[in-house]
Amino acid sequence: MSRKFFVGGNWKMNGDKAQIEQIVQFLKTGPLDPAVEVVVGVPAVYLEHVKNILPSNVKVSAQNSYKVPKGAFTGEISPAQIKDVGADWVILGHSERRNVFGENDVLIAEKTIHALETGLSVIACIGEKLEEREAGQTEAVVYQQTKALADKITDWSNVVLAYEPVWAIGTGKTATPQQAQEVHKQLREWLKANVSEKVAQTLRIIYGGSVTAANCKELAKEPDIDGFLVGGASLKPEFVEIVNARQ
Ligand SMILES: O=C(COP(=O)(O)O)NO
Repeated sequence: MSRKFFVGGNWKMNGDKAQIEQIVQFLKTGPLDPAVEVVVGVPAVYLEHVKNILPSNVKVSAQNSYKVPKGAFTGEISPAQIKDVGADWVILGHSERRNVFGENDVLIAEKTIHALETGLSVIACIGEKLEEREAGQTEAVVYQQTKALADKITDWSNVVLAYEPVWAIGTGKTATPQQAQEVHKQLREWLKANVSEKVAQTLRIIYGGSVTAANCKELAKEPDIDGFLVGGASLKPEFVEIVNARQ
């Protein structure tokens, strides 16, 4: 089964208009592999600005959204508002939303289904903490996180699942290709058993956690790694090399 390679950038709470100009410039220069789907997650305040200056082969994503269309939720943004400014993607359930801002599996699933029902595509993030891996709980944790999503999602065609082990995010301790492949394969087997063969075979499962130009090619060779969600390196010109990892 061939799945279109997907590389997301997650700028997190980084960037100002001057730095955004520099990033957009290296994205324009590329050259970016036309066979790769490229989406960059930008701070909400810059969504429309970045949407208007990105090259057409790069899409813009929000980094979070709430579970209802509008209302008295100070500081939140809704999928409807994200679409209103021309963005089509949102990252949900990132480990920083879970571990810094206390979002749980149920809330993330509610946010995800509302974003999908509003017509957004979703990069849905899962991943275990170091202590969970060291306790042999990796499978149990990522299955539980995925089940919470599967309990709500009926149409997976606009979902990309991002496996991002928390211990690899921002640490420079990238999962080895074997470690990442093992979890991606297990996730695909879980989806086959609990959702469908079709979803298991068609869903893009991407890896995130200290991906760089130096390690992306080896990771990209793994059969169940369909791309990346890149943090720090997405702010740098090496992001182009990561997009082109399979070339
Ligand atoms: O959080 C991440 C990964 O961040 P780093 O690439 O900086 O580890 N992706 O969403």
